[in-house]
Amino acid sequence: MNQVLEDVDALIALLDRWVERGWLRALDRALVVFLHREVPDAPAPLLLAVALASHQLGRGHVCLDLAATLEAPDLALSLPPEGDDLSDPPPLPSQALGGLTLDAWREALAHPTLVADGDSGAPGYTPLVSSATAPGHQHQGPRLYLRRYWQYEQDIRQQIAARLDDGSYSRNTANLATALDALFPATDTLDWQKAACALAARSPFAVITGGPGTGKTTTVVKLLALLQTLQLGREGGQALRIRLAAPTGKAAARLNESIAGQVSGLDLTSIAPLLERVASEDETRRNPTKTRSLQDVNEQFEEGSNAVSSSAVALLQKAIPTEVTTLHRLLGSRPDTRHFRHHAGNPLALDVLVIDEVSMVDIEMMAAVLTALPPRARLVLLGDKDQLASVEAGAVLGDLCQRAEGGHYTPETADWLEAVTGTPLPSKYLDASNGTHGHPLDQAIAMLRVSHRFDATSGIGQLAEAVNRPLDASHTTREKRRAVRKVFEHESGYADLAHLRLNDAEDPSLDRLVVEGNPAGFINHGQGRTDRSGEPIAPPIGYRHYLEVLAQHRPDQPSFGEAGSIERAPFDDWARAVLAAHGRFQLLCALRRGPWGIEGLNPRIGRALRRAGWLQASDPELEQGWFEGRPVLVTRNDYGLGLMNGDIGITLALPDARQPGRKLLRVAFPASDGSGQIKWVLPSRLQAVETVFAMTVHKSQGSEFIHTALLLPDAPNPILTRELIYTGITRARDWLTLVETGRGQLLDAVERRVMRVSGLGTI
Ligand SMILES: Nc1ncnc2c1ncn2[C@@H]1O[C@H](COP(=O)(O)OP(=O)(O)OP(=O)(O)O)[C@@H](O)[C@H]1O
Repeated sequence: MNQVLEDVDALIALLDRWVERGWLRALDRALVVFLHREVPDAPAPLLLAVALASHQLGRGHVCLDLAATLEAPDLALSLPPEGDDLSDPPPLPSQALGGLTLDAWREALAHPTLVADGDSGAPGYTPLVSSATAPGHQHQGPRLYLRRYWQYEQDIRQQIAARLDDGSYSRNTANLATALDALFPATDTLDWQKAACALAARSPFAVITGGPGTGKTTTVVKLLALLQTLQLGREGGQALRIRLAAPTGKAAARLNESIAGQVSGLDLTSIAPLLERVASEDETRRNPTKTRSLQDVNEQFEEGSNAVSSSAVALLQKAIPTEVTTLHRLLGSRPDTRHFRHHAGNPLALDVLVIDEVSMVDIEMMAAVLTALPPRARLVLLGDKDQLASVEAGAVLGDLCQRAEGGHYTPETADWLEAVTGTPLPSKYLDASNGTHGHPLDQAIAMLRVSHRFDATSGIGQLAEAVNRPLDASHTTREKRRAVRKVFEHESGYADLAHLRLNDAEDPSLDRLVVEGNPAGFINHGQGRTDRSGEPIAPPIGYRHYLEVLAQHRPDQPSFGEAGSIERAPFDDWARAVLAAHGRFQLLCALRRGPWGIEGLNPRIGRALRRAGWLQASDPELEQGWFEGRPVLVTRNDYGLGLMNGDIGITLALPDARQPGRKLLRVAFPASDGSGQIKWVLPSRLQAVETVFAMTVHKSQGSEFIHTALLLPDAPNPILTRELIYTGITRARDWLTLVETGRGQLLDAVERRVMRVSGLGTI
């Protein structure tokens, strides 16, 4: 066996060299040194596993998969993608682990002081837990966890399993069917939105997944109307306490807007009479001698007391909330601690919790939410399972939805769905025998499969679909590449899609794109398009647009209030207009470093805008200073200022009330409560912000831009994956410009998948 596996000092010396090269975090090494000091007899193979398990957390994995690590040891460290060209490189993990078998490694992990057996409940307080089972999960091999993360996984698994087991939620099928018919138009084939609504009404835990514009929000609004109807119709039925939440301020604001639109547009007139009908049926059940047939009730409504109906509509409308909060606010985060005000001992006061954009929720947050949820509360998760997973460890939505594509409904679920929706489930989504194939979790998951935003004429939709299509026997890598290429070679071209190829890093067409928006890259310069309802779609634009609004809408005469302060309203209006204009275009990129990362692109775009006359800022200011027009992205929650990770603000110059003629820079943020208010913040108070002319795709999750430009770097990089490309493409609402440099990385990237290791499998 090699020395590193026999001698802890030699191992720590190797970890030092890995840390020096940036292959391992100092934190991972420190944990090993600490455990070695506390438990001197811990063998080197165990401590090496600890270093690697800790390192995986920084890379999004919840645990270390031992067998996978022995198979491809060098993937366990953050090795530079194009090799380490410095001299005297340290031994690679493949050398450090050389000669170690899986059995020998597991034997070394059987150290009761440090590692508990998770499969027998992880007794004791060991810092580490091992586990070898994960029912139904693709990673079933032995895994090593830091205890905290094993506990998160257990909490999530137990809370979901308890809800899936809860038989008390079985509903009156007749009322459910009537309510569904009132909310959804009749169809001959299964309407997945109706099925999703039904499945989510049946189970106290439900997941509704689907790509952009597949109707997740539409479905959940109808679900809330349905749940409230059934609840309010009961005797003494108090409205359900419903809360809506999203992982970031930006995602919360977006859901806020779309849910408010959906609620006001929802026709409740056909479901509202059900309020009374449910009440009447309940009464009939309690008091059979006072029978009133359903027909009587129907007749009463047909005769139509409009007054009853309209008050029922108003009651229902009021009972569907539109305010969306962030998960941190919902749980009551406290400064300087990872603990929340709400937990199992102080649960949230709610009956239904809906969380949107769940792909961004990491395992720690999901465990916190589930433990703070009262046992009887419903949880509905919404999100796109194919998007990038959370920045922090875990891929909860992806894990839960591993089998969503295939449905895997049991015959019992299929019969029930047919009874309540009136249409049969296509047989390919049905698992033949009850219990053996369709897991309880599968029965609580619905995948929406039709985009109502992008149709066959949309290049954005076609590209997203081609990129996202899973590889299998009938769809090989070659076919996938061909399908992606075909979108760009479509004979008449797609009106909403442009492809910009840069010759080199200096190519001025990138500057033209960010300033003007590349209208020349689109058919007919983007003129003359209309949306599905015939409304004109404005041509694509670049950053010039918001800077133009900034210059043209600046309040010309600052009016000073009585107390010597500036009257805010005109400035708030101005900030709102600039922020709205800014949200119309965004350049996204994959990397942080290098000329094609945000660090290179941000000053470059600043200079391009200055050359075009839209910014006045010196080079040092563009690199790291403040200037009017600077758009900034908040990168860490700041509860003192009420700003959330992902919030975007624009720097504006305000007149100084005390010294007329002098200007003060302030950053305008939209208030995160969706009230439309503007929050003005002193630049010096912003501790964690970065310029956001270019934004990483990771940070763009939960946002949507009317024109999105997605720039891919010129060299291969493991960060370029199918999930990243899909997430970037689907940020575009009306226009997408795909920017490639060099020989182009798109086709290679769509073959690569993010694999996250966890034990959270089928429940
Ligand atoms: N069944 C339907 N028929 C026609 N239009 C629909 C249907 N369902 C949804 N839409 C429309 O499609 C658009 C997208 O719907 P919705 O916002 O509910 O989708 P989503 O999945 O929540 O989207 P996002 O990607 O923004 O999360 C909306 O304009 C909505 O009105």
